[in-house]
Amino acid sequence: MGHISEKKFPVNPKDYKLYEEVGDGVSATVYRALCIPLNEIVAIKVLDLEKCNNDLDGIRREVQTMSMIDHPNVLQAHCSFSAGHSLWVVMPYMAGGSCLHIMKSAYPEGFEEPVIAALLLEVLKALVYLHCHGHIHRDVKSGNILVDTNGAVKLADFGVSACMFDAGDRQRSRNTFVGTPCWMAPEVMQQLHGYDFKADIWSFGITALELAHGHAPFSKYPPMKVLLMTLQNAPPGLDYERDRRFSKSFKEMVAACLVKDPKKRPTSEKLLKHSFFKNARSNEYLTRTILQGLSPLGDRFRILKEKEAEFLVQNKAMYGDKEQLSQQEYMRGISAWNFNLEDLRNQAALIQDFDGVPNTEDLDACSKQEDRYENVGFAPQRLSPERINHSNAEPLQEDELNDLQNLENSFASFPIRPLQALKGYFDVGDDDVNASSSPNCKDASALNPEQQLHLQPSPRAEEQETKKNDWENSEGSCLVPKYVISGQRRKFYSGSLVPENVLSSSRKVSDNGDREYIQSNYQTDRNYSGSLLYRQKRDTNNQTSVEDTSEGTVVQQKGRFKITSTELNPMGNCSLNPFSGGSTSPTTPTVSPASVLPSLQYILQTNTIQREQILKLIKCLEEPSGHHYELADVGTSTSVQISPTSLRERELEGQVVHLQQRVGSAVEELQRLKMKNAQLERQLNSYKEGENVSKEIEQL
Ligand SMILES: Nc1ncnc2c1ncn2[C@@H]1O[C@H](COP(=O)(O)OP(=O)(O)OP(=O)(O)O)[C@@H](O)[C@H]1O
Repeated sequence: MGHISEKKFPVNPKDYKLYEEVGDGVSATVYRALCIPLNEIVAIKVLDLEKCNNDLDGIRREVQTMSMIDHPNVLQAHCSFSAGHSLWVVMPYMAGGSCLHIMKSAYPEGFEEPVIAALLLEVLKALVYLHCHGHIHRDVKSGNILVDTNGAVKLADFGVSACMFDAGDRQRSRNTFVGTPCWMAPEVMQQLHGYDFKADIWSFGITALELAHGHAPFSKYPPMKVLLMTLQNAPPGLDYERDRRFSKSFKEMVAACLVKDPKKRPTSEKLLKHSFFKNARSNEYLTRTILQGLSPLGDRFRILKEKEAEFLVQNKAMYGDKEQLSQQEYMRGISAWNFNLEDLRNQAALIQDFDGVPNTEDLDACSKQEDRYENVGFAPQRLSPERINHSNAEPLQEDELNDLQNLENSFASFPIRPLQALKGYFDVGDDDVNASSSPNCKDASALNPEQQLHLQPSPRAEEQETKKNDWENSEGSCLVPKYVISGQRRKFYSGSLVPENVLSSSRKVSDNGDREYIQSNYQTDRNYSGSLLYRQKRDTNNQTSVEDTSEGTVVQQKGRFKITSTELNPMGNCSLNPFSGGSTSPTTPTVSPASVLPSLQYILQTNTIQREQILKLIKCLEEPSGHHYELADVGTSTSVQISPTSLRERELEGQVVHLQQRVGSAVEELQRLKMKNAQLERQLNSYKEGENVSKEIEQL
């Protein structure tokens, strides 16, 4: 295989002597090695092809590309060849190791600004080169910034990771969502319109934060949470208080990179002109500072591995498996957290039935983010004590499900259309996309007061975004949303007679306060009828529903399927509408009896289902707490005999009363519909008779 190096590196494993391990990744181990014929120390990355789950030719092609790249700041491959089930990539040995490893060994709190500037300048030069040549690195992070004994800085891992873990179709066919979440740009997570080299600029900004703090933002969280936080939170950045030691210029540079809208991020070339890099020090400065006194790379790596093992043992009791996994992978500087999409799909499918489950955002994350929000003008929803208790008490599984739901919701505040990104991953249908995207800013007045509160424009956030790019105003158009929905949005499952707060708790509370899931009951019992939705819509002062689309209001949504109001009314624009007060006259010339039939049958069926639903709901209300609620007459007044012994009971009592009121109004509605139904049945019969008559006439 071709390579640019003047020396001819042999392509036979026998010509190399492997020494100690100096690094490892998700599917590769890197060794210091001797190239025997050339008597030269090299690094050999041994990729386990079975773990790679990819075709050899594909990897080879990418490695070849890697070997053809020729820039002092990009780590070039000398050559590569297969050996048994592995692929060996021979590279120059970077004795200083990666910046991640240097930090872990000697600078756990991060580097000083001059060091960061020197490192980042070199990385940026590599990016300018790569981007000019049409390449996206896709994995910029401190673990891939290598330093040699002379302080030379090279960006590593180019091409190979892009090929193996991030190659469009192949990625999809592998059914995994791979990357390094902490460094991953929001648009890469979304995968809506694909992504370009601006994704590297985001990762570059994250890397800057990593070098400044010793870790990337959100690095302690499991992948799902990282995705959620990246999409939902304000972009991370340097904090005015905590990061007082850093210059304004550094802060501005980071802020410029970490803009959610890729169009507003500077190009690498433009970034190179930023004042932050003006006085960056030389390679020699790096040798004097960060490499001074470091033990050999192999020893450092071994010690790190030992620490990692120790950490895992110590924290086993404290953290869940997920947390451990992310910590472990972060410590190892691993690029790829593999998401099992089948699992995610299953979770997503479950979530379709988790209407209104309260957000259980990580409190720690919330509190940590507060300072940042202060600075950027975002106002995160504060958790009520009740929600705090929930998040502490609930099992991890629900937390994750909430995360996934939050993830869906979080797309609402994203500049581009939400949820499309998850289409490929979570099997999200267009309907989900529409449902989630539509309320964004279409009609703020149609939202409830709480939502309206969160729909206030965030002038400080806007100001921040604008300020970030003062020096970089020639970039594309602004797509930053004017409104930021920071609160929890719910999917609109219309027509359900089950009150929202029953569904939202989705659990019953036993006398001792334990929560048990009764979600499955509700899953099967839920009513997705359209007619009541129509009423709900009408009741909101005839305002245009936030769910309105040109195709009709989405009134029923489950999984991939939706039913719009247009579909609910098979008559389409027909004037027959039992609830609108429009003409229902069978003599209307546009209405043929045959076309009315399905509509009427549908209404009939819906009413039956609704009646059953109410009965089940009443049962549910009676069962959970063991209290005897006397639902003497749900249609009129209700007497509740509860002796409140605890706060919780009182709270539940309030909920029950509320539920009963809703049941009461639902029953009223049912009565009303029954009457309508009877009326329609009469009409139906007359149509049928009419039809029979016309048939008889035809036969005659
Ligand atoms: N040429 C080299 N010289 C010295 N150390 C190296 C060299 N190449 C890689 N390493 C070390 O090995 C680690 C893993 O290498 P690399 O990132 O290429 O593997 P990977 O499997 O692609 O990992 P990742 O999960 O980051 O994609 C690096 O973080 C670095 O510490």
